[in-house]
Amino acid sequence: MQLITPSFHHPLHGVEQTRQLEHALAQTLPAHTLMQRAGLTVARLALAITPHAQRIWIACGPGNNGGDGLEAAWHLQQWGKHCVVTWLGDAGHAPADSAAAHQKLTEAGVLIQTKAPSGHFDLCIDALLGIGTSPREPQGPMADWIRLINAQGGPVLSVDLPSGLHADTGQTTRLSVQASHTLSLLTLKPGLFTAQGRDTAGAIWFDALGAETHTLGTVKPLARLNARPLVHTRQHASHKGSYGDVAVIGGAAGMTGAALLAASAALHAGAGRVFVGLLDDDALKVDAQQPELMFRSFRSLDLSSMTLVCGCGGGPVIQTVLHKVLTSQSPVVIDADALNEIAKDSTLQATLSARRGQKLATVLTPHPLEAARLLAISTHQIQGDRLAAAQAMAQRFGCTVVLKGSGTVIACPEQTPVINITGNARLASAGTGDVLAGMVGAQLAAGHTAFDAACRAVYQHGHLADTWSPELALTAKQLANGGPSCG
Ligand SMILES: NC(=O)C1=CN([C@@H]2O[C@H](COP(=O)(O)OP(=O)(O)OC[C@H]3O[C@@H](n4cnc5c(N)ncnc54)[C@H](O)[C@@H]3O)[C@@H](O)[C@H]2O)[C@H](O)CC1
Ligand SMILES: [K+]
Repeated sequence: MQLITPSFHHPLHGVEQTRQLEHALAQTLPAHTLMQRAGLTVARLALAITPHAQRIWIACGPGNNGGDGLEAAWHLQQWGKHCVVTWLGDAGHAPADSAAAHQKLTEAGVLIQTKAPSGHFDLCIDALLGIGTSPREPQGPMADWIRLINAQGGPVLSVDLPSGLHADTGQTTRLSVQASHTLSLLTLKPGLFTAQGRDTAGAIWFDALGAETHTLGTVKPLARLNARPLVHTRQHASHKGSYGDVAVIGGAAGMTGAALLAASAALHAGAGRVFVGLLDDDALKVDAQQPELMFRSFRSLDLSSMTLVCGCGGGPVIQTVLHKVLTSQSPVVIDADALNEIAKDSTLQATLSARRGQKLATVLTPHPLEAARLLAISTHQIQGDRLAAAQAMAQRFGCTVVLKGSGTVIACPEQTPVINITGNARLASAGTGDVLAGMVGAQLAAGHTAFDAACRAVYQHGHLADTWSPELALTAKQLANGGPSCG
């Protein structure tokens, strides 16, 4: 069993792949073994997170998730805990593993109730729904028990998934369990890490139930977790040209700040030189706070020799430069207003897609609303399946897509998509998206592929927010500068 941190590219398997693996593994083991292992590991984690808990409610659903709960109750009871077990199943119709667990618990003399319990519990174990959850809203006792678990206010350990959370998409039913800990079994599910998943699951733990890494590797995952990138030590004999040039193109009248944030971020993320091509002719010629930035008119920029970050604070006028940007042979990051203009213009969309045939690095960085415009669907549909939406955009435009939001998804044709778990809601403020675009630009300029550049920058952007001092406000400017300590 392990606590999940963003340190390893863990594979993430959806419902279908998890069932395939479960089936393959169960065939190599005596009957009920997997559920017995599941119950034991749940009981062990319960003990680890609440060592002094005496009164434990184990709320069990009608399927095998409930069976895991019954198995866990058996161990906790053996270890001297006062277990209150409630079950929504029916011994005559329960799945075989659950029926066996029910029988074992009954034989051990544990009362299995069908009514909601009363009183306070030191720990609730949520074994109501796992990967078999359907999108229908829980009703009757299931709904009552979910409300009661959430009202306890103490630790809640969810078995496999918080009940009501969809394993593949991270969508929840309106009523779902709010866990403080979730122990994912056999596989890690993508829904734990994106959309509602991160807010619902609490700390995420994983137990492979004895499946070897190579067994998990036999079924292609739906996604992987983003992991801390390797940082290369700079060679002594390097110079600014070794780290590439970035040009930020944006900053229409009244929106200079967005372009400056992206430029500043590119600079602090290690680009060799950073140019700013502002679209406002009356704009700054120098930024006295950041004299490293070089201001040029868009027309005078040599687009062929630098990485282009296009769209930050671009306004509708960005449309006038997009053809030139998209037909350049340089790596390109497309953000904000540039994405909105492309969404409106099928000719620009074709120009964007043509870059793939020329093997040119292109990264799109939409938030869900921009993504919805690009795919001409609703934001609700984008958020309903973020992995699928990011992949659809990547496929449609032939490039790397960074779909921002909780559990940012990075997708690219022919690559397993990646979900990032660094970052937090402190990033939900103006300008942080511009900073990310600049950071991706710096990684591209350093020579990384579009996909790697996106993964590295997204990780680092979130990591900065995670390590931010709690006493300090997180502003986009400081984020661009690399953190509070960097001024
Ligand atoms: N995958 C594994 O290797 C292992 C999984 N285990 C556990 O088993 C569950 C999956 O069990 P399954 O029986 O397939 O599904 P569930 O228990 O999650 O739910 C099915 C059950 O619930 C009813 N139901 C579904 N949605 C709703 C709803 N919205 N409202 C009310 N009721 C609903 C449905 O009708 C069924 O009756 C997995 O997650 C693991 O916890 C193994 O024990 C170990 C190996
Ligand atoms: K559960």
